[in-house]
Amino acid sequence: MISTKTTLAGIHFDNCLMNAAGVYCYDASELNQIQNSMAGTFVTKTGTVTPRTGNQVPRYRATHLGSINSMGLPNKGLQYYMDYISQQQKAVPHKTYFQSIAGFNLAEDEYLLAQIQASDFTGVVELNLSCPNVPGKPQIGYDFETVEKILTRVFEVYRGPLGIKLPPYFDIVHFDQMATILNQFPLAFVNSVNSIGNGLIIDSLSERVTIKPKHGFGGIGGDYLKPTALANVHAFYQRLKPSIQIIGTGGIKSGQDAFEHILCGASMVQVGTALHAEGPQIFARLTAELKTIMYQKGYTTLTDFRGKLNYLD
Ligand SMILES: O=C1NC(=O)NC(C(=O)O)N1
Repeated sequence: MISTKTTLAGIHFDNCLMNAAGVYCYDASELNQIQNSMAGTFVTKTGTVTPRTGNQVPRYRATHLGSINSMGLPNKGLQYYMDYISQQQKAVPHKTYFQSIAGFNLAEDEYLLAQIQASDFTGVVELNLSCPNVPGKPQIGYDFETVEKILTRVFEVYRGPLGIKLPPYFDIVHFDQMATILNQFPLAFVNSVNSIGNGLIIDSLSERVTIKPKHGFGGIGGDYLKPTALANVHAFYQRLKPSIQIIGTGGIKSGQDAFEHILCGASMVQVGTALHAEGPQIFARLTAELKTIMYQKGYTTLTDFRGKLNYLD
C-alpha cells in the first residue's frame, strides 16, 4: 500500500500535501475548500494583530511560468482564523491545522503568540519571517540578528509546536549562518521558501508592469522559484539538527515536483501558485502523480526516499 502520509512535530498527517500560506486560505469559504480536498491539512493566510486590506489591485498576476504578487498581507486578523480553526478542531478533530502569523515588531509577535497560547488552539504555528510585500517593511529573514532576537523571545513565551517561513537564500555562507542560528532553538520546522522578493514581470505589449503596488515589484512564485526552493530545502536539510524538519514550498505543480522536494529533504510540501491556478482539486492530482512515481521506483512511504538525493561525486 503506497502512502503519502507524513509526520511533522510528532503529529501525523494523512497526506504530505497542503496549501501554502496566502493561497486559498483568506476566509472560511476558501479554507473549507482546502479542508474538503485531498490536502493533508491547511495553513491560514498570515494573520496579523488587526485585519488588513493589503495593497492596491491588481496585485497578483499569473504567467505560464509562475506568478508575481504584492498582496501586502491582506487578512481577516488573527482572531478570525483562530475562531475558524477552533470550529474545525471540534468538527474534524482527527486533523491538525496550521496558523500562519506575522507581527510587525517583536511586541506584536509576542502578542500574537500570547493570544494563541491562551486559546484552545492545538495546531502548529507558522511564523512568517519573509513577506516581501509590505511597503517599508524588510523581509525579516534577511536580518540574521533580528531573527535570532525574535526566536529567543518566541521560545520564552510560546510552548506549542512552531516553525518559521523563510525567504529564499542564495549564498552558501548564508545557509551556514542561518542554520547555526536556527539550531539553537526548539523549532518544529523550517518552511523554505517564500516567494523571491521584489521581482518584476512586464507586459511588453503595453510596455507596463503587471501589478500596481510598488511600481510592479512583487514576490515571484511557480516554475521560476523551483530550483531555488529545492536548494533551500536541501541546504537546510543538510545543516539543521534532525528535530527541525523541513516544509518544502516553491514550484510544485506536479507529483514529480513534490517528489523532488521530498528527495531534497521535505517532510511536508506546500502548493501556492499552481493551487491558485488549478484550485483545490489539484491535491487529488498531485497525490495520484506522486504515488505513481513512488510505485514506479518501488517506494511505499516517504521515508523510503526523503533526503536521499544523490550527488555526482
Ligand atoms: O509572505 C508573503 N509572501 C508573499 O509572496 N506574499 C504575501 C503577501 O503579500 O501577503 N506574503
